[in-house]
Amino acid sequence: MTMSSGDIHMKIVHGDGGYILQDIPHFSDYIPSLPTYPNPLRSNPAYSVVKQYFVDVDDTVPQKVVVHKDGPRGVHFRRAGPRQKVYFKSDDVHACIVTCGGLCPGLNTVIREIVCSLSYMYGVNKVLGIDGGYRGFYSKNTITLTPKVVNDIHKRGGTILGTSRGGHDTAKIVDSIQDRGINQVIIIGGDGTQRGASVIYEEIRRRGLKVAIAGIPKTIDNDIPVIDRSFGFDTAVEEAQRAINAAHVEAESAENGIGVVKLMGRYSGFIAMYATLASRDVDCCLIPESPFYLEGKGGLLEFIEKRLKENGHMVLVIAEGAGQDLLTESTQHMNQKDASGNKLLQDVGLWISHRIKDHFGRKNNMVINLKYIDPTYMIRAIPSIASDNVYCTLLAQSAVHGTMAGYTGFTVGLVNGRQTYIPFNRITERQNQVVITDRMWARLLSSTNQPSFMNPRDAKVAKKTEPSTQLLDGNTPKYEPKSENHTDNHIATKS
Ligand SMILES: Nc1ncnc2c1ncn2[C@@H]1O[C@H](COP(=O)(O)OP(=O)(O)O)[C@@H](O)[C@H]1O
Ligand SMILES: O=P(O)(O)OC[C@H]1O[C@](O)(COP(=O)(O)O)[C@@H](O)[C@@H]1O
Ligand SMILES: [Mg+2]
Repeated sequence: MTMSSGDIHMKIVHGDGGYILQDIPHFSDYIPSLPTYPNPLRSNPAYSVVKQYFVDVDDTVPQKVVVHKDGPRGVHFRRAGPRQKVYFKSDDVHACIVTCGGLCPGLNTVIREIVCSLSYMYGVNKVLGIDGGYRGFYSKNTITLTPKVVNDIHKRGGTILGTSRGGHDTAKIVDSIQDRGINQVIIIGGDGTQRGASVIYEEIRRRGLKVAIAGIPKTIDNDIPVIDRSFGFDTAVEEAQRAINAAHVEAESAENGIGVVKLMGRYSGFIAMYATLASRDVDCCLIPESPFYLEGKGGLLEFIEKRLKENGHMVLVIAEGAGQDLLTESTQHMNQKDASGNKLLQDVGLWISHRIKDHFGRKNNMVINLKYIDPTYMIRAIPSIASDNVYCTLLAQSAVHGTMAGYTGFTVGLVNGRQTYIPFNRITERQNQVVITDRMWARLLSSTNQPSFMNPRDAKVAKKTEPSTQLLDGNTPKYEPKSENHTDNHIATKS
């Protein structure tokens, strides 16, 4: 193995057969001669009987599990889990938890399990909650968190800590961490939050502090790359079914009934795609990644008319970020941003409903009945379903094992079904999006039987610009052992 390159965010290790480890930072990278201690889990009756409970220092997880027989072993991440030695005495740990950005089902479960893991596994009793997102570090009192306080919070939606957008002031946040004597910071949030966590880590390191910074990715839109899926996503898809069912019932019960459902997804249409695939009642699904047009031959309005004539009703699911190019053409309020700097989107569901009504209003021979449902905040605010609860538990435990082991500057994440530690820069460098030239979108098109709304020229452009599925027949580059070049062809939609 050779350590060939790296910076303060990611240490790259090359091994045989084209093996690459994208490793995370550790205290020992910038603080010499730190003492270590035996992991208290050794004497924990629940875990001490588990064979090989501690993760081997050389265990790593491949980013891609499907590889060509002649292909390189590719990128790997450090496997998450408890280590033999820890870098903190239990009594010395002073941890804090913060939640930032929009709500997502499962936030309270993650908070609960961080507190319980620190307490029950590592004997840590000092855990603080930061009130109301990043700005809470310097503008609000903290909340004391104990297993008793968090006991039943997983049954509630939202976050007991509160959350916010904006307010990220790195110097003030790090001053507050330093002043309070906090030495483990677990930050739960989406792409913006993880960018914020990354700069906090940089500043902590610049000041030479023994403070571990760990992120837990939260994104209901599933727009964070590398990880299999984000917590709360399955809950959102499940809850979206209720809105789609309602739209279907309404549409079926009226003459020329049209049910329109807007689902979350600013830049990524995963919720809309999976909710559509799961429901089977949807006639057409529109997502930000797939352009569409309304008027004329092959357009959306023609398709709606066709479906109404065939079936007497139809259901349209639209992700909030779909068709924004069409909206901005017809409205003034462009370029407004929220406190975090995210572009504010206009209500595409309302817009498309008006456009459909206008279109059929001009046709004397076709009266339609359109009902528009926007379940966004109802979906976001519910508690997580059982599978997400288990997932949240594992993420929380992985984060705690990592910080106790002296790792820092990392995000935990599920990669190919395994818990891993991922360098911040890998998850903030780009967005996870539906690849419309991949199989999953093709499955959706064949299930709804909707047109792709793409002319062949657009399709060609999409094929060129989207990351392609690596293992299409005859498409895999041969592994050349000497080359250190690595291109990340991450497949957003795994087939
Ligand atoms: N590039 C950035 N650098 C530092 N902080 C950021 C950055 N982008 C967003 N943040 C902060 O992260 C928090 C959450 O960001 P936001 O985009 O609202 O939600 P999410 O994390 O869910 O994407 C906010 O407090 C915001 O100020
Ligand atoms: O109304 P808010 O709170 O700004 O949130 C709306 C946005 O939040 C989301 O649910 C998630 O966004 P984040 O991941 O950035 O928090 C988006 O789908 C939606 O556009
Ligand atoms: Mg975001």
